[in-house]
Amino acid sequence: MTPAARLAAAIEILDLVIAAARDGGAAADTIVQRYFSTRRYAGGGDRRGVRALAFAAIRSLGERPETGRAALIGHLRAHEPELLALFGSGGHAPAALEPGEAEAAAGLAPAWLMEKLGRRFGEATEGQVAALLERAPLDLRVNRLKGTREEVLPMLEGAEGLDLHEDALRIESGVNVEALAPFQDGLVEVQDAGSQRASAALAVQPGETVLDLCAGAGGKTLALAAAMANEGRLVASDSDRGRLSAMPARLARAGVTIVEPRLLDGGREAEMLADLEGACDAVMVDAPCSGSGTWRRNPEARWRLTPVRLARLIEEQARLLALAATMVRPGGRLTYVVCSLLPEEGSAQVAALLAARPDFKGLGEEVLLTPQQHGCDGFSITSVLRIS
Ligand SMILES: C[S@@+](CC[C@H](N)C(=O)[O-])C[C@H]1O[C@@H](n2cnc3c(N)ncnc32)[C@H](O)[C@@H]1O
Repeated sequence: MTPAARLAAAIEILDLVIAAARDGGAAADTIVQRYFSTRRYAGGGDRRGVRALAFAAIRSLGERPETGRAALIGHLRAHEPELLALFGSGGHAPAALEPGEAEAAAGLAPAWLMEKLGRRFGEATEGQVAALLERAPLDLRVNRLKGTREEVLPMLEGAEGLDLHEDALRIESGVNVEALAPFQDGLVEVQDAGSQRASAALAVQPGETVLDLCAGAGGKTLALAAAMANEGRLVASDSDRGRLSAMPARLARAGVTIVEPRLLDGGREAEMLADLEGACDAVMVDAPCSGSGTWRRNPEARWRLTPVRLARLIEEQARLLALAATMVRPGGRLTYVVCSLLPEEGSAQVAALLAARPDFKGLGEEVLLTPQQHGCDGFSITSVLRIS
């Protein structure tokens, strides 16, 4: 592909990303993969170049643009103006620029989200959001059931241990982890260091009865099982069949045998978890959220969120948190986690629980992790204790 043809391809991809963000469609990464799966003429360099261009545009524009063309023009104007000369250069180039043509404005995030984040971060907001839009590093968790970080570090070139958690290490991004022997042998899993820290907040012990209510494909479940030394009972539930079905292969690779995956019907969760009511030593609620802490990986997610979508998520989080509290035994713990930095999705939810359930008390303050301060995804982590 010529450089001009790459611009045209980036515009087509941006159009698809904008439509998907508006209509609740696929993630940008998936869109890029699908786009190239039907364009075999594009070589590896073309694919990487177009992807980088499209993602750079997504990162540099705060509000969801009207069109892919306006998005790319706005991005290039701010960051690579010399490429604008390729518009209208013939062949597969984008059409020539029109006088006064629409172009998207550079920015960090939609104004309504900047306002909410401003309530959390005050004068530090711009720096915090800018860090949320950088490229994410590649973190691994050492599976303590099979080895220690000291044993694994020499097996991975350039890997370094991280302070956030004793099992966390970082390797060069872009490495195909699944091809590495330590991954195939179940010695390491891909997991952001912040997510590892969130799993550790529940402080599970071997032999306990634990519920991971929103377990997804088992990222935190695996970390919990390792911390339990694969002893006890760990029920991993989720309402998404697709996500849950990815878990057994991961459990097998990690040598984890204590996990009971359980598919829940939305709305019938309490009934389907009745056997655990008041019986769990520890409950993890890794609630569905806006994902505002993971914009490094999915920068288009900030174009996807609307006040109505956020309100629905907040309602569902409150419902799941209240349900989870009914599963905790007197003396047991609950950790509520969201990969979001919006206050209403985090500590405000736990404050509401504590107001409604005087038999619970807070276990310390909310722990807030941010890319700027901790070098990991953004997380809000709050733990509570059932006192009676
Ligand atoms: C943040 S993700 C969980 C990620 C996972 N814990 C991990 O560490 O990889 C939130 C999960 O909540 C699940 N979820 C949404 N509604 C639910 C419900 N009513 N009951 C249980 N899980 C639900 C979603 O399917 C999603 O997998």
